[in-house]
Amino acid sequence: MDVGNTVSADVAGATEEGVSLEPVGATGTVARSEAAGTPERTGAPVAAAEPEAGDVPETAVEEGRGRPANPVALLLSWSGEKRSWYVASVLLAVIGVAGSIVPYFAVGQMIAGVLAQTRDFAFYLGWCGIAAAGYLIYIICHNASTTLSHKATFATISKVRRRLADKLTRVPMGYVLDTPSGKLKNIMVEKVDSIETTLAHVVPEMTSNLLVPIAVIVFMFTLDWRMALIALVTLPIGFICYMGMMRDYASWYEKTVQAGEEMSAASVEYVGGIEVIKAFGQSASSYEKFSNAVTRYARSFIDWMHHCQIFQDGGLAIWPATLVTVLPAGCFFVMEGTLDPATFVMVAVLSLGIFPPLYAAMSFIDSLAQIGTVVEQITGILDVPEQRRATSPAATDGTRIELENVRFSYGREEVVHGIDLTIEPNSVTAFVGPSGSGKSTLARLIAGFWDASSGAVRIGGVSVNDMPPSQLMDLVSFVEQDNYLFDDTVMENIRMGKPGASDSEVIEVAKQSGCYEFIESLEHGFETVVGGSGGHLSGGERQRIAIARAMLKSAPIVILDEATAYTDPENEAVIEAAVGKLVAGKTLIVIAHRLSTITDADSIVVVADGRIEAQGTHGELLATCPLYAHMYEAHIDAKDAA
Ligand SMILES: Nc1ncnc2c1ncn2[C@@H]1O[C@H](COP(=O)(O)OP(=O)(O)OP(=O)(O)O)[C@@H](O)[C@H]1O
Repeated sequence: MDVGNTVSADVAGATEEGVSLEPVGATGTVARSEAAGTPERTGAPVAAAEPEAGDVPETAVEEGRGRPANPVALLLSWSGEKRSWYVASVLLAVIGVAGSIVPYFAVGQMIAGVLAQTRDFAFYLGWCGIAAAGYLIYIICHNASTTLSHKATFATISKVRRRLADKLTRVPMGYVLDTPSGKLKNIMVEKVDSIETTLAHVVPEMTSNLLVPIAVIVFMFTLDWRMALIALVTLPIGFICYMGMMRDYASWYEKTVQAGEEMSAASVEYVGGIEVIKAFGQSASSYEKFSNAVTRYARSFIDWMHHCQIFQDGGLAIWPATLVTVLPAGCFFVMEGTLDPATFVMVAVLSLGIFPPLYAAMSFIDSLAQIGTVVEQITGILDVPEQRRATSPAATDGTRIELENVRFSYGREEVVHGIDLTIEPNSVTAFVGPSGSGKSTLARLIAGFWDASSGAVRIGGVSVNDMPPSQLMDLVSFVEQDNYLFDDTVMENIRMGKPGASDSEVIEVAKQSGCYEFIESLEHGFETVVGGSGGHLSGGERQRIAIARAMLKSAPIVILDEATAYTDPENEAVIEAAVGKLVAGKTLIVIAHRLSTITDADSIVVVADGRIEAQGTHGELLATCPLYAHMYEAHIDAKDAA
């Protein structure tokens, strides 16, 4: 048992935001809590994605829900048609094992020949040839077996990744947005990768490493049952040591994983807050929370290893010491005349072959524990309830938006309490209200990022659940304060709004959205790669590219999470002009933070504590809604003071 392997595999996954301290693994707790955070499904059937050719049906995943009882079996069920490769790989491994026993047998025969004073050189040469042939069979079969299982494993992990990526398109978009991208990436890339070596080796090698000693033991029994039994004396003693090592395994494991999680969390915090830490002149060692977490993690490891040490040393010393019993007993039987020297030598040689493969097989237990945690995380994502969506487009009647008694909860807490609302086509509607009142949640429900827990959200008379995602996406553009830009060229980032749009179309919307000048001033113009999340651009520039993208998409409904970030007046004016062009002739829903910008809206919806407090024009609300009047006053005062 290699404590180090097991624990490092599991604690590393606690790392959030992609700051990975260890190469693989994660605790299932994280995955479970993520899944728990998603809203309840409302029970209607889910539009299943087209299965990939050769994929196993979804039921295979169903079987694996929760903590998989047998993660390897679950992974193999995901391997689809490649399962036959694994079967072939095991068969080759078994043939290889048979070949690997041959040299032992040949050596035994040759020693017997020496003892019998056989002077025929061809006899020894023949057995040498047989030993070499056995070894050759072993090498060829072993290589073919691992090659096949590696190929099957690469195909399997590619299927797992595609299954995960596919799943993300079917879960509520809010789930993806709310889950730290580092965490999802960590599971899809590093953790899935970490399965590869183990899965590729465990299937053929664990099988063969368990079969070798069994075959050797059976063969020894055919030679002399007494000697076979004597050769096995160290086995149970070794097992007792192993059991001692496994005593309290769960609590040691849990303790160490927890310490690892704490260290990972402290590391993430340390990296995230590095600016503040530097500003206050602290270093890694002086940042107490981090250094304590690191020390606790190391301590938990060392304590566990101390606990295991004596048992591990005992097991390692006793288990392979088969000759301690075989030699004296064999000598005794030979002197007694009940055992011929050749059999004695053969059993002695064979007994040396029992332990190494068994030990190798045991070492896979660590790797299996690691696979278990990774598979649990994968199923944690695959378990996330999917959105109910139709598969074929529905016929809509215009673009009127209707919310009927809409309720919504994040997890257990209801944050939208039975909202009724109608938004007319080509109107401008503003959602206003205190922070946390539910404005963004309402907007996201309309955009279909989340599904309402109950009630209905309809566009053009059709529930968003009865439209395929592509139809809903064609109807709604969601422009947020910080829209994601891909690590691609400006041209491609804008084109994402309408795949297939020509370069000139892209350039035209860039002009309309006020991006053209700054894009042209970039080093490679429209071919400039904007960097991960658009990091090479300013907030205002990213916002304008996002507006250009939405303009190109030209959806009839635009939801705008009004930016408060771009405060410099020049940028603000450009963006406001761009937004004006974006929404011309469209339905605009704006989540308004600066009330002075929405006084001309056709309808202002005041949201408070997940309910609609009031609705009307600016003038009406000033007169009838104290909350609105108060918010407006406060905004104007703050503006004047600025
Ligand atoms: N992903 C989430 N998980 C759990 N709770 C959430 C989540 N997003 C929002 N909430 C909670 O739901 C409530 C409504 O949040 P929402 O973001 O819709 O409010 P808001 O009016 O848009 O706020 P703000 O003006 O500050 O953006 C708040 O209590 C918030 O804490």
